[in-house]
Amino acid sequence: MASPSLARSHQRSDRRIPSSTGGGGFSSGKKSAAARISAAAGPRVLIEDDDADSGRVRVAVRVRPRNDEDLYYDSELIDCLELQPELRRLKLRKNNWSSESYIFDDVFTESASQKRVYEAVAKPVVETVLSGYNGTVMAYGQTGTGKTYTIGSLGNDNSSERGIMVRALEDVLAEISPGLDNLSISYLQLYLEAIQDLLAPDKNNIALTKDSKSGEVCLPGATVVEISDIDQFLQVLQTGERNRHASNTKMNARSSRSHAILVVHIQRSSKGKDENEFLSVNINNSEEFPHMSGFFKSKLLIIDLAGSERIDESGVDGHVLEEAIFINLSLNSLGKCINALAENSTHIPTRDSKLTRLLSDSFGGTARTSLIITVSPSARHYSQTSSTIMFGQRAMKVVNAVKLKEDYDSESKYRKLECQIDSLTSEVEKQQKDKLHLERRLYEREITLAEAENKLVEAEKKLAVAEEKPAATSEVTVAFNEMEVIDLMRKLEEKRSRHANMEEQLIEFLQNGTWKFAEATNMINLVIKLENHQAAAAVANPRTHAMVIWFTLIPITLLSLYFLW
Ligand SMILES: Nc1ncnc2c1ncn2[C@@H]1O[C@H](COP(=O)(O)OP(=O)(O)OP(=O)(O)O)[C@@H](O)[C@H]1O
Repeated sequence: MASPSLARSHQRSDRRIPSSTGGGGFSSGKKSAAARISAAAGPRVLIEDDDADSGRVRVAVRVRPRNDEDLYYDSELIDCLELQPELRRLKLRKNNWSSESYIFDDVFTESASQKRVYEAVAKPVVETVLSGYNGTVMAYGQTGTGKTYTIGSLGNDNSSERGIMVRALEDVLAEISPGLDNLSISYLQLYLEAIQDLLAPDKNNIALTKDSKSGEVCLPGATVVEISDIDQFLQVLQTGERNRHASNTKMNARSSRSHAILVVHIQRSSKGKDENEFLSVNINNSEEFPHMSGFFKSKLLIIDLAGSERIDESGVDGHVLEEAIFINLSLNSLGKCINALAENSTHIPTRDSKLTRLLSDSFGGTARTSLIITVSPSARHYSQTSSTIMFGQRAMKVVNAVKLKEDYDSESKYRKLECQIDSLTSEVEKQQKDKLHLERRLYEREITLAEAENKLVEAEKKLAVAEEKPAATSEVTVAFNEMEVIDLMRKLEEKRSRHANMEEQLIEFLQNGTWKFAEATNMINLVIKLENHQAAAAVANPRTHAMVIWFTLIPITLLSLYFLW
């Protein structure tokens, strides 16, 4: 039961609020700031709750309703308890002039419902167990004060009577994903210092071992039953209840003679997340979500302790007396461990009993623990009620080093990591291919750009040259003119053949002595046109000019000859 957080637990202050009337009670430890405020400020009590989320053991107190005996024997006595649930305060009255006040995490009156008790005491633990932590919910108190009612009531006739075990399983079943997650239970009793299997009574001395790696307490021989719905769980629980040792004592018609231990095993995978999403969460946030990197297992212990009893009061003898002695011994050793933890002792006597070995993770270990202490309102039981309250007060000082349980299914985690590596490798290869392709395209673009730049430079040079030289001498103009010249030459050739015809006609005319004036007019117009072309060609190209002159001379010469002749 050595706790890494013992230093913190040692610094915790006593939650006892000194009564204005003085008195003794649990006197070790320092007064808290809250206690000082409450003493000075009258009825308003500030509850020290700075460590609400720490690993401190949470303790609630519940008062059982008066039973027939209480009403019969105590009719003349005033109650020994005064409850102020809104202040989470309980006053223990020793007599008319002396009382002591104690602060708890919750104070439940006789009328508190099972639902309310579950929600305040057990539900927060169940929720943390579903998130991957180990948790313990336990009831401690005098015999006949309502531990079994609070923890183990099946509520067969009235579901509102269901106790913490059934409600916790209802919540777990509602939260887990069938097929993906796994829920199983073991149900045992610690009877006369032997651990017996309530689901297989033949197994009557189950070994209690400790995992060498995690330090976690294990019961490897216990029957494990998979649970799929609440009706099945109720049946299993009923089977277990039938096998539990109970006796009729003066204090309780059906007094539990053993500590009952329900072990709820939860195995969850990635909280029902989509696999890919889960992997990415795992890659990116492995520190933030360590419990999400595979399957995780967590464990919830729900314990209904046998009741502490004064042998003289319970009036037991024979075998039942022997049972009572064993019960008291184990509860005493639990009390000693709690005291040692609360006082930051270097030695925690865990090995004194099987109960303290079994609870070594719940007090001073890594589990989140919630304790409900049950008390009787009757003044006849003042001394037992007082000792129960002291036990609860000391337990409140114990701070566990609550730790996320990372009991992964290593094989599945390994497979998932391999998948991640494969997927990352193929992603890297794809990115390398894409990179090569992009580099090639970039290279081609660079070449094209260089070529375009060269062309542009040349074009700019040509433009500069063209701007400097006259248009007629520029190459572009020359090319244009050459085409024009060819066209003109073709036209001149046509004219030449027509002139040849004309020559023939002229000769014929001259020979025939016939003068055709119209033909002559045509001839003159043609000469004028040719002269115009000659002028244009002369401007365009000297070569053209020469040719034009040459072809012009023929008709002019012919005309001249004609007129001269
Ligand atoms: N809060 C309650 N409301 C109604 N009935 C209660 C309540 N607490 C206890 N009882 C009744 O008181 C009787 C004794 O309760 P129970 O058997 O749960 O006590 P116990 O602490 O488990 O005793 P033991 O240690 O001897 O087993 C039962 O009949 C139970 O139904």
